[in-house]
Amino acid sequence: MIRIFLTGYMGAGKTTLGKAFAREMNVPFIDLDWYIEERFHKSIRELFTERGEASFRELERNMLHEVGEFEDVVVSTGGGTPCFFDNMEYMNGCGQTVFLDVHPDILFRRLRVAKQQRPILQGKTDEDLRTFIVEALDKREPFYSQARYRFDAGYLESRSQISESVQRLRQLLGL
Ligand SMILES: Nc1ncnc2c1ncn2[C@@H]1O[C@H](COP(=O)(O)OP(=O)(O)O)[C@@H](O)[C@H]1O
Ligand SMILES: O=C(O)C1=C[C@@H](OP(=O)(O)O)[C@@H](O)[C@H](O)C1
Ligand SMILES: [Mg+2]
Repeated sequence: MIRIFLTGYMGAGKTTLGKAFAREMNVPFIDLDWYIEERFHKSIRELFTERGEASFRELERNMLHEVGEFEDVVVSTGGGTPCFFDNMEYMNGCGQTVFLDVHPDILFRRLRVAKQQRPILQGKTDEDLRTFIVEALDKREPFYSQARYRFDAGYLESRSQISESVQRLRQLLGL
């Protein structure tokens, strides 16, 4: 039985790598954000605005517990998932956890062009964004570092880099 949770900051590649990895392993892929959006018929952005972050984190935990019961699954969590409640402990208890570790410069480059969908990054200038990423990583590192495995996900910019990363992740997990 394969149950893998990919964790890491926004833009680390959880969705991109998770999807490709699940395809390679021939198991279903679940992106926790997409799962929540489907369940509530709302975008993550709308849920944040309408309910506020605290309430979003509660439903995120509930949905994590739901997908954590699935057998044979690759789950891409949201960037904040490991940092609330006992979510990290929960994931470590029921599956393999991987921290996608990516240098802040690379995260900045990726998120600059992909910040619209991410409520936490709304309205930030480039300078604000850079500082915000560095500070957030600092705060979140104690949670991310509880993952069983650490994986360098700095190479996801092309199809060939993605498939090379998939193979590297496979090796890391011994699969
Ligand atoms: N099809 C793709 N081709 C090349 N690069 C991509 C592709 N998809 C995503 N990326 C890169 O990977 C980054 C990580 O995105 P994403 O997987 O959404 O991260 P996360 O789910 O961790 O927030 C993107 O911002 C982009 O730079
Ligand atoms: O880092 C965070 O707190 C968040 C990350 C997002 O997921 P991605 O990491 O997939 O962008 C999404 O869950 C929400 O916008 C909050
Ligand atoms: Mg994602």
